[in-house]
Amino acid sequence: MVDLKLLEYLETYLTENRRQRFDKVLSQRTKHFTIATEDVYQLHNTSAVIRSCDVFGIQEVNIIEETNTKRIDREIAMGAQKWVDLNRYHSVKDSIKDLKQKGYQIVATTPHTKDCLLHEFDITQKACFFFGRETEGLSQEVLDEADCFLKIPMSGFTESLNISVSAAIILQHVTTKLRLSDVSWQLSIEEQQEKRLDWIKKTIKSYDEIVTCFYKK
Ligand SMILES: C[S@@+](CC[C@H](N)C(=O)[O-])C[C@H]1O[C@@H](n2cnc3c(N)ncnc32)[C@H](O)[C@@H]1O
Repeated sequence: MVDLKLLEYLETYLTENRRQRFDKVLSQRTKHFTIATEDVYQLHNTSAVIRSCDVFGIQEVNIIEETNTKRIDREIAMGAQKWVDLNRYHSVKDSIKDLKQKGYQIVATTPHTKDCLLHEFDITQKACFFFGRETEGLSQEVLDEADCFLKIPMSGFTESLNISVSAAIILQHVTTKLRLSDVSWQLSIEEQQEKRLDWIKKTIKSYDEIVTCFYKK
């Protein structure tokens, strides 16, 4: 639980602009949807996906690195990884088990199977959108475990979209629909307070000294 007195004290170190920005962004954050990338090997793709998650208000990003353990490209994510929570998994099995336990349906995004086209997607249930590798797409393991397959309709000669482009299209569509719906999608007050503290920690340079001072008072 967040110490609200400490939070209030730390807020005095923020500019009014920054405080208002935190309020605005937090009010748009959601855990109703999350995404998972499976062994994406081009760092700029993972980074661009993280950036889109921040932009569209997705608080949690799941990165599965069963065969790929490269670091996220900080420049391309434009620092977005600072504002979203990254959960890392070394196995597909663990990630799916964990996400299902958290109540997410597993949605395999794929250019092939049209179980469900993007405009028909039911946004009322919690969902984790899985995105696959640049060449192979999602593994058979994810496809076998998926609750549904989601496709962005395409009408050109090319057989698929780039992963980060598909993530942006899907997230823009589902989050817009979600915000217009009656679904309760925002972070709880406690989750917002925790995130606020985390963001303040990442923003204020001498955070540790300030906190020590606060508790000595
Ligand atoms: C470049 S594509 C992979 C293409 C791969 N040859 C395949 O068979 O899936 C990378 C990822 O972007 C997503 N993707 C690409 N086009 C899509 C579409 N039309 N609908 C849904 N997801 C798509 C999927 O997650 C896919 O695994």
